[in-house]
Amino acid sequence: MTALRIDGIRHRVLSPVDLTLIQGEQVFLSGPSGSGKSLLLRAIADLDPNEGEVWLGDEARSSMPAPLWRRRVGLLPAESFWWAETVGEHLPEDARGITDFLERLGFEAGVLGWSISRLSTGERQRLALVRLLAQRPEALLLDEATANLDPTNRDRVESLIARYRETDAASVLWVSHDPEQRQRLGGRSFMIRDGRLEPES
Ligand SMILES: Nc1ncnc2c1ncn2[C@@H]1O[C@H](COP(=O)(O)OP(=O)(O)OP(=O)(O)O)[C@@H](O)[C@H]1O
Repeated sequence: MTALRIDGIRHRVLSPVDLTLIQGEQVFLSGPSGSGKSLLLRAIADLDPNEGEVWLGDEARSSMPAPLWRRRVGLLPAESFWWAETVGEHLPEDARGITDFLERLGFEAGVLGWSISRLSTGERQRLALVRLLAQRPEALLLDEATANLDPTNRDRVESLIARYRETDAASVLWVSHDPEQRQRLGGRSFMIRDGRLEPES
């Protein structure tokens, strides 16, 4: 049972944040620009020094090496980072489900040979999601995952995440500025205001 429990996370502009997502639950996070949404995701993923604890089921973040934690609690940043020449070099060769993820996001297998430099912003965003899911994280932290996408590709991403929640029972924390998206997908919503997490009705 891998619920994601955020226990008193404090980081720069954030007052201690407590939030529990049950297994397979999705929760939405909004708030004004600069309110600390991305910082909170980075803190949960343990990418910056921060105070507090995060739990995956009964395993504490502090009990495991950071790279393992980051594989199990996967962050999709608003801007993805690519270091090698081609798409395929960023994906594990034998990972389960990659072809399916690519197809569901509108790509053909030939995309693996594409040079990173030719990718559009939206293609990068979708391929970054494939790369993340290839690691089969148990929880997902999505920072504006559909911000640069047209409606067709936005729907593809939303459907893929819905399916991943079902198949892998992953908890998902979405940062989204789009109230329609929150309404469309359903789930609890919170806002960060003055560094505090407040429930949204
Ligand atoms: N490394 C850093 N050093 C100092 N301040 C930082 C650092 N990173 C972020 N901040 C500040 O923390 C605040 C919150 O940043 P964050 O990126 O979390 O905002 P956000 O809510 O995600 O905003 P947006 O909706 O514009 O993406 C901002 O004022 C930002 O300038």
